[in-house]
Amino acid sequence: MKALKTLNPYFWKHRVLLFWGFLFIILSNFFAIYKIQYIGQTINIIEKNYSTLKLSDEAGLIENVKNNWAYFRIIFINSGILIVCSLLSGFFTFMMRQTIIVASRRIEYELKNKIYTHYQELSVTDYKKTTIGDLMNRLSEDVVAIRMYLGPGVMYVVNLIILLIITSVYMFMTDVQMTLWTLVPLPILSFGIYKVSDIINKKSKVMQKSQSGISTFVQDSFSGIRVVKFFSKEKYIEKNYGIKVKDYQDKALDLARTEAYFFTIILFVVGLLNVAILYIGGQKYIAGEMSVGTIADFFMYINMLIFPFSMLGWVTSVNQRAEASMQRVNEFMDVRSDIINTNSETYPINGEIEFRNVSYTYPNTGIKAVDNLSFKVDAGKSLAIMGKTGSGKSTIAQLICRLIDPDEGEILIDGKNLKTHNLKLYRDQLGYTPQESYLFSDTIENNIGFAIDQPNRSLVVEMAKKADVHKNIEEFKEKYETMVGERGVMLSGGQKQRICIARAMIKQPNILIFDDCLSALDTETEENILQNIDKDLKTTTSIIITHRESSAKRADEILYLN
Ligand SMILES: Nc1ncnc2c1ncn2[C@@H]1O[C@H](COP(=O)(O)OP(=O)(O)OP(=O)(O)O)[C@@H](O)[C@H]1O
Repeated sequence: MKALKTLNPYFWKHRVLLFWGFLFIILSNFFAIYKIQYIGQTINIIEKNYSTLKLSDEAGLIENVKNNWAYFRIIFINSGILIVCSLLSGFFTFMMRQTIIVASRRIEYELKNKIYTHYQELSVTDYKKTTIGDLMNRLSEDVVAIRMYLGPGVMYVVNLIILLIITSVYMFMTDVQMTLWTLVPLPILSFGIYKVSDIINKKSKVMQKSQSGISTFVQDSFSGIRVVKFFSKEKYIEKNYGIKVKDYQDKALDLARTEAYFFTIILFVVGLLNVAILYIGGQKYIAGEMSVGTIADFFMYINMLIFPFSMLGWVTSVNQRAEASMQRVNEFMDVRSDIINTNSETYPINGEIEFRNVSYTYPNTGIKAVDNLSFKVDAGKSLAIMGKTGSGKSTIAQLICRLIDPDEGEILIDGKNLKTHNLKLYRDQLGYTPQESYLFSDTIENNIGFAIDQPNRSLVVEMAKKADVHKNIEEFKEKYETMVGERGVMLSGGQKQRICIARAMIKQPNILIFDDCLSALDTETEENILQNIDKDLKTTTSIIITHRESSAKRADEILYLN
């Protein structure tokens, strides 16, 4: 349980809530157990009274009952105690959940935020080391597994310990031999439940994997629905879907079969214990060593212990899962981003860019995308980068944005190594339109305004006009409020590219990078955009990555890559 120690500071932070929770556990158990002795006592009184009444004649019996006020009084008081104790026990159980489970939910919230903040700090290269599914799992499944340890895990263990202590005291005070006989099988019950829970956990994981396989398949086939229809592959997709669903059904049934053992084991042990109490208690009753009430007490004590002991087995398996999940989360939290900002000063960025013998090799593939490259662009000037596919153009754009750092050589911005610049300040001055246009599932207005903190409609419209997409947007029914992406309108490649250009332009940056973002446009539209932003380009350092001679020619200089 080494990894779970990471959670100690969280426990400490919520210590007040947890303290109350533990106190409520003690109180709820105390009242639940305290009442039991009154049940036994009441049974004994009833039994005694009944046996004395049996001796009287028929007429005297009614008279006897009528006059037996002491008998009724005690039954009445005991019933009152039972009701009050049950209410108090229920109330404190409610409070126990309100404190411990609430604390666990709060810790879950803090943990999720911490993991998410860490995601944001990672560099692009760090993201490449893992899959999106894996990242999502850490935020969802792993955190849920950890919460199960924080909430129910802790609650049931503390509950059992306290219950066991209080119950054992009462049981030992009542009858030592019977206590030993009834308590011994309970750890065996825990072990049985632990084994079954462990198998259930493993099978659930297999089932979840099969389920996420279906989700990925469905998502993939719907995203590529045009391709599916074009190639008339509906039947093929349907068949593969059927195979996946059948696999899921088999796994789900397998899990259901194992889950059935859970309560079977509990009921079997309950049955065994009841027989033991009945046998030993019966013998003692015959020998006159034990009353009927005491036997009834034992039935209740044992029934109270069954559930927490079963939960102990379940909790052990839950904690093992939480430990594995915590390990995965910790491994991820230990990853330190290689892009670190060490500067917090505020100063102007003019936009002079210089590459000095820069090389970059992608660590995951070992491909040397940039090899000993040197060039310089003065502030306010433009550079077009051309070259065959895979020659490293986009890599240069990423290097300028400091999404990745060079392995060799240095990048100077205004004569100062990019690594020593204030990254936040630098990126605020940067307008970047990536090769792959990515839009969020949001309105067109929000997508364009995304780059700045307080966008307003007139600025958004101005940028859309510059990017030559305003007319298209006006044609949509909801204009700038039109949703794009999965649940919105499907935009053409060229429309997407132009919205991305507007998004980059809205920052009114000092350095502008267009990574092949005019490729989906016809030459007329391309020309329009370049003319619209001509004034901006005069004061902005611009890097235009392109395959078109016509675009490149507008730049002050052209860099050809092999
Ligand atoms: N994330 C990555 N991980 C590993 N290798 C990469 C990665 N991105 C690019 N590469 C490799 O680096 C080389 C340069 O890629 P880059 O995208 O910079 O080329 P490009 O000149 O922009 O190509 P294109 O004109 O086709 O867009 C290619 O061989 C590519 O396979």
